[in-house]
Amino acid sequence: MPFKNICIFGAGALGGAIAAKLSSSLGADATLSVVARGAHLRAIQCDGLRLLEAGANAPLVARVEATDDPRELPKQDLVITGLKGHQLSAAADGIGHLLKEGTRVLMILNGIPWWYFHRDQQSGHAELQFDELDEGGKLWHLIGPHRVIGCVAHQGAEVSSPGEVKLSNNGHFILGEPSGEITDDLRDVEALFRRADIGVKLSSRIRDDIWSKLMGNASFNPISALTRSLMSEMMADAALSDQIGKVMKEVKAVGEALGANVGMSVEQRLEQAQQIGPVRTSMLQDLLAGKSLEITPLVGMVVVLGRLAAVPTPVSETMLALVSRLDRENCRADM
Ligand SMILES: NC(=O)C1=CN([C@@H]2O[C@H](COP(=O)(O)OP(=O)(O)OC[C@H]3O[C@@H](n4cnc5c(N)ncnc54)[C@H](OP(=O)(O)O)[C@@H]3O)[C@@H](O)[C@H]2O)C=CC1
Ligand SMILES: CC(C)(CO)C(=O)C(=O)O
Repeated sequence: MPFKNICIFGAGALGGAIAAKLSSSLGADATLSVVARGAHLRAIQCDGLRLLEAGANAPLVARVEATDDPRELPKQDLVITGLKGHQLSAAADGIGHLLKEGTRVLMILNGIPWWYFHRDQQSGHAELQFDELDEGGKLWHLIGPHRVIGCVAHQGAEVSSPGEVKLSNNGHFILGEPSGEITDDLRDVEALFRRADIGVKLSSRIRDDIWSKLMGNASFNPISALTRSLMSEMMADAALSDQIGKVMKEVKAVGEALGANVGMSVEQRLEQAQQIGPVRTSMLQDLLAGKSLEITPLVGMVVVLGRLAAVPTPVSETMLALVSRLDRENCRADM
């Protein structure tokens, strides 16, 4: 059944971009709402959600129903989360309020998601859960991995000012069921995105896409935060891109040891990164905004899963120690 009531929970950079685009394409029989907070929420409520697409001069302005209290909203057919991985557990109760039988939850996430091993037939670890990603199993129990549609974002975006999101490229989102099936729900989301001019691809092996993307995020994101560098600055620095390549090699080895087919070589992934240009990674954006960093799904889990698969990850361990320290200092500076 096509989705009629849609809520974007965490309408930040990517969630905000999707909300703005969907709002201009949904029919009169559909509803769209967003859950946001703070100054960003107030700006959306007063002036609308503004989206500046790559290369556009004028923003698309979307008037959307916005709240910080999901209990004010009705049950939804589709919830799209745009939260960072480390913000999900705290939002689990709120997301839970929006769910009814059959609600699907599309989770835009970098790194290893909490549901990774649900219906996984590649690794020999089906249904394994990690407290590091899902404290006390809250997400598993309140949302349930059976509702999840996996999503890998090849789209750069930033909240440029309260109420405003800026896209850095014309990217796309890869969507896949944990089971690998190409279901009617997946096709319905694909149609929804296409109508809204959002780039989309379907995958029957979403874990492969997760690992290919993670080769970049486990390396670019912590190094960009540690050195306060743009993507283009890191790629132009031979010593940094050498370290990036070493992390990529570890990530690929861990993914493959867990049964993923990480099609891309380190050289190809580095080449892809060259094309991204003068972009601040999402981790650097958070560092500069004094927010806590999304470390566990992107860096910590490479180390954890490396141990599970008996693959050494010494460079990722160093990244983890350094960026965790940076995060603690950054949060302390905010107090
Ligand atoms: N930005 C990018 O270019 C890319 C991001 N990604 C990945 O996509 C995911 C989303 O990232 P991104 O779009 O950058 O995230 P953002 O940080 O821009 O957006 C998250 C939003 O959710 C809000 N939020 C957090 N918790 C709650 C809550 N309980 N109630 C209401 N609002 C809440 C945050 O508010 P607050 O700011 O107050 O915390 C923020 O506005 C991440 O996993 C990221 O790694 C992937 C590819 C590129
Ligand atoms: C590195 C980048 C920009 C690639 O899209 C990204 O995924 C992020 O900022 O988290």
